[in-house]
Amino acid sequence: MQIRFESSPREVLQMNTKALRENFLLENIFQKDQVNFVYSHYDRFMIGGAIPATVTLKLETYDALKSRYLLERREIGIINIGGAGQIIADGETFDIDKLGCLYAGKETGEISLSSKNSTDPAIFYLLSAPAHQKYPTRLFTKEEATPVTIGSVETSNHRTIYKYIHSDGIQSSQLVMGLTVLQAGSVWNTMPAHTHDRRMEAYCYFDLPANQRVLHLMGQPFETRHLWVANQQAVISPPWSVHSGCGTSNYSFIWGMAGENKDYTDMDAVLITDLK
Ligand SMILES: O=C[C@H](O)[C@@H](O)CC(=O)C(=O)O
Ligand SMILES: [Zn+2]
Repeated sequence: MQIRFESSPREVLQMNTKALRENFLLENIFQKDQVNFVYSHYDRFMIGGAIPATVTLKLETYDALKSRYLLERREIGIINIGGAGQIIADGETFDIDKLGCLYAGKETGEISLSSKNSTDPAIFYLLSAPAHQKYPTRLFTKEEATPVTIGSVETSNHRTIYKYIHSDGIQSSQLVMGLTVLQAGSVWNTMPAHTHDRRMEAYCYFDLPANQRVLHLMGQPFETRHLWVANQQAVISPPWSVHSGCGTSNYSFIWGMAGENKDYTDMDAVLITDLK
């Protein structure tokens, strides 16, 4: 498992493109028949991917965690961005279609991931945070995630937000997770932008054509930087950073957070005219 340390705003000021990408972009978490995690020191968040194409994949612990099993002291949220899949959590079987989300709480022992069809495998995006309390394992379809449509065609940010794990949805210790789908013709996410110094965040872009890219904005609002991001790549957003993007086409992305609270609306808005 790759470990990513934290960077301060002062360090980020000095970074060139390569350093920004090495610290904040996750280019290769989705690999056929593998589970891959990156461990971020921001809120000890683990960001991973798993594609069980021809084999069933089990979630295992890592030496860096010094735990007997992955969720001994952690919780996990799993969203499927691929074909029909199945998750077995401590003997309970969950069918999980595209954009379905399974939450598994602290002390869930065995989790295995598989696909219904190896030619159209499930693609599981995984987010895990430390947990100090057990919450029940729960599945949400995207319809259960109370979709809310915001933005407009005029400002190229017309999009639907699905909230799965948060204070008014699936209960968790600290994990917050959901996804946003941009309507055709809309390209801007999270504009107007915001920060929430109380929570770090990770974005995973998907349903972006292979020959298109998202220009992801990061940094303090008055000192922004950018990352060019391809389909099925993820970005780590420090708590002090904006996280917003503009695509060369429309796309979707999964957002996930950990930190002080699970209140999705706890955001410090940034005026568009204040961005530098
Ligand atoms: O803290 C919340 C996250 O940044 C996202 O939910 C924002 C988002 O999906 C959007 O505006 O499109
Ligand atoms: Zn945010």
